[in-house]
Amino acid sequence: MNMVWTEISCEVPAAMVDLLADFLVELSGNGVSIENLSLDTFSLDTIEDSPLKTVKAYFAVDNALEAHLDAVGAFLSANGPDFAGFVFKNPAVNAIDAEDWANNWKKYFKPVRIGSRLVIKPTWEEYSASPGDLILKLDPGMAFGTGGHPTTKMCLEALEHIFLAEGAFKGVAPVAPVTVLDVGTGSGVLSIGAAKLGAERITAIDIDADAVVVAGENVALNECSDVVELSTTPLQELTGNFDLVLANILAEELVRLAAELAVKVAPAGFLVLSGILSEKENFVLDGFSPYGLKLIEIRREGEWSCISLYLEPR
Ligand SMILES: C[S@@+](CC[C@H](N)C(=O)[O-])C[C@H]1O[C@@H](n2cnc3c(N)ncnc32)[C@H](O)[C@@H]1O
Repeated sequence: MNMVWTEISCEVPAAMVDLLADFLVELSGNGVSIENLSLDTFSLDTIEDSPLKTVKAYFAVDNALEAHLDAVGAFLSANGPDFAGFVFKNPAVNAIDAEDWANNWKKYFKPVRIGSRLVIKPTWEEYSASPGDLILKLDPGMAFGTGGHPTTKMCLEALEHIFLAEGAFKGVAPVAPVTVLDVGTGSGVLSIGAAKLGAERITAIDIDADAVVVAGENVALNECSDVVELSTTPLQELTGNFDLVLANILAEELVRLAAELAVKVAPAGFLVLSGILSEKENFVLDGFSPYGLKLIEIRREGEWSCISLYLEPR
């Protein structure tokens, strides 16, 4: 599995670089990179001596990430004013998958079969489909969701079971979902999977506008634009309920959004929660326990868990 990383970058006066770099090395346990601010900002004659530098540090995406980001912000606020030319800017956050993502990730992204019928095919790879295959063409760009990550893969497997009413879901889901809500769509992979499996109306949201653009391209590539509606609309602003709600975001965020997610599940509907480190399973189950959903399955792969809940019809 590729480790998922986030790059946190800060712009600071050159004189502050050492102090900040030491702090970031200590906090992240990894090295940092130091660059002159981009050519967009400074003319060529001044780039050598650019008064501002960008310091980039790399953090594993885990439950500590938000606290790390807060700590970097607090460090900048506390120390920045001691340096001439410092202007507080929130650190920029960029998702990267594997340390060498920028150059190498495409060579690790090959067609992958998930469950019995879904196959994720990178746009640049050839694949000859077998009868019954449902092909998801994908170019995730910098958005999360190649399908190879266990959190995505387990969601797709759960989706397949729900739509095809196999295994644990047999008898629970006599009717396949028609409407789907995909919270944190990333590359759009889960929405496209749901569309291929037969969903008729899919609402896909992400807080990251860039992800929504990438997802839109992938949705178009898979000819499901008439089925998938993408936006950055916050979950709280969506109305109505859905036969299936999918959310592959981290445990803390799932629990923070528990009430909003639960209320979006229609009677006889499913809620599939992923992005959960296995040690956080109970934390998530407890967070959702007030909402009357029944636990029907927990999938586990590596350090990750994917929880499927069901709302009994009234
Ligand atoms: C781990 S990725 C999942 C991508 C894709 N759904 C998959 O399963 O591979 C999580 C995505 O959720 C988005 N996200 C995080 N918190 C969110 C929230 N509260 N509302 C909507 N999107 C959110 C992130 O921007 C990111 O694109």
